[in-house]
Amino acid sequence: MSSKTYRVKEAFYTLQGEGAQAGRPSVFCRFSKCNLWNGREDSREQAICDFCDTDFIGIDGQNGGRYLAQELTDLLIRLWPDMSKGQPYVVCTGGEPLLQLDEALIEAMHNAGFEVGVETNGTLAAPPGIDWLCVSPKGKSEVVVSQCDELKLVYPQTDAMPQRFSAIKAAHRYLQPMADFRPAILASDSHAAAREGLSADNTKAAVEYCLQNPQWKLSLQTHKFLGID
Ligand SMILES: C[S@@+](CC[C@H](N)C(=O)[O-])C[C@H]1O[C@@H](n2cnc3c(N)ncnc32)[C@H](O)[C@@H]1O
Ligand SMILES: Nc1nc2[nH]cc(C(=O)O)c2c(=O)[nH]1
Ligand code: SF4
Ligand SMILES: [Mg+2]
Repeated sequence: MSSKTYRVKEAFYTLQGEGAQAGRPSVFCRFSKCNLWNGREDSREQAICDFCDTDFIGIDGQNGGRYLAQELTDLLIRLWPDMSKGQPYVVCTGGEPLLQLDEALIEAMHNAGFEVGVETNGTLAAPPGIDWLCVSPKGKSEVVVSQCDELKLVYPQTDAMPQRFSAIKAAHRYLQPMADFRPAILASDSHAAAREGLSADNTKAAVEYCLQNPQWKLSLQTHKFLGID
């Protein structure tokens, strides 16, 4: 057995809020670190991805820590209510999960009975075995993944407009309105769609784009409307 450890910011059970699997009970495994931003507010402006809505630094969140593949899988099993009910589903996210997720961990998750979903920025090669791959391109970064289950583009992004990704093969193409992410603005705006940063302007623009380009569908971050993790 490998002694490789995985650094996990947090792990929790909730409903997938976004994309084609929205509404599906899911264990989220949020890996630490990203290759497109160091996660510090003071360097957001210089980051390749500058609109991230997530804290992925360190291992100090709910159920966070350093885990061996089997230890992490055991944690995910504990978070699923009953492995005999439904099709257990884990969403590997982050940070950027493909900095850490490898075949050995996917195999451990599969052996436990999980279907494995991944949310990635698409800049790193994906290991084999992933059951549901969601690619979400960021700014000027180069997407190396050429095929996925869903392309979920945050909209609008000046350097990553939908036309740029027409060559990527995807069963589903979604635009997801960019939510605000700046802590100061979220704190000062009593609306900011119940403080989750949901943007009426970006939603309206995404709706318009989908209506005029019907190969694209709208993805809303439903967990933010619901006030769940
Ligand atoms: C935090 S990212 C982590 C996974 C991976 N690094 C990625 O970017 O896809 C999870 C999802 O949230 C989306 N996301 C991040 N910030 C957002 C924002 N401000 N508004 C809307 N969606 C956002 C990402 O595009 C991605 O689909
Ligand atoms: N409920 C819920 N759905 C999600 N879909 C993608 C998320 C992510 O942060 O990767 C996310 C998240 O953080 N919560
Ligand atoms: S690539 Fe994903 S995790 Fe990294 S900064 Fe962007 S949205 Fe956040
Ligand atoms: Mg999220």
